[in-house]
Amino acid sequence: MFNPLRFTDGVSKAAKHPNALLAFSAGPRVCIGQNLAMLEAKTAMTLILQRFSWSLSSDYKYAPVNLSLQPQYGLPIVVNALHV
Ligand code: HEM
Repeated sequence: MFNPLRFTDGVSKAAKHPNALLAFSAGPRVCIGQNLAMLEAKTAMTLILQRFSWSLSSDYKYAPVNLSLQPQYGLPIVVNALHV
């Protein structure tokens, strides 16, 4: 089962071996289609996400931390299908 929370501490900590989720490999045999595949994935995600409305949940607590202002208690959002 896909568990997105496994990536909470970064991709290198998401599996037992730090390189287990190196989807396109690395080094001299790295996938030459990586940029194309990532572009295609972003295009597909854009088409899917456009079919939903997104708003901040009332559970959200404003508490930015770290240099990148990461939300300390997450970013709960309310997602609704637009039926387009
Ligand atoms: C989600 C999509 C993709 C994934 C996860 C993926 C993953 C990989 C991985 C892991 C390798 C290394 C294999 C090895 O160690 O020998 C590889 C190699 C390669 N991939 Fe992909 N790939 C993807 C899409 C593509 C696309 C779209 C193309 C071309 C348009 C492509 C072309 C190649 C080629 C030609 C190699 C051989 C590179 C070499 O050995 O010099 N891949 N891919």
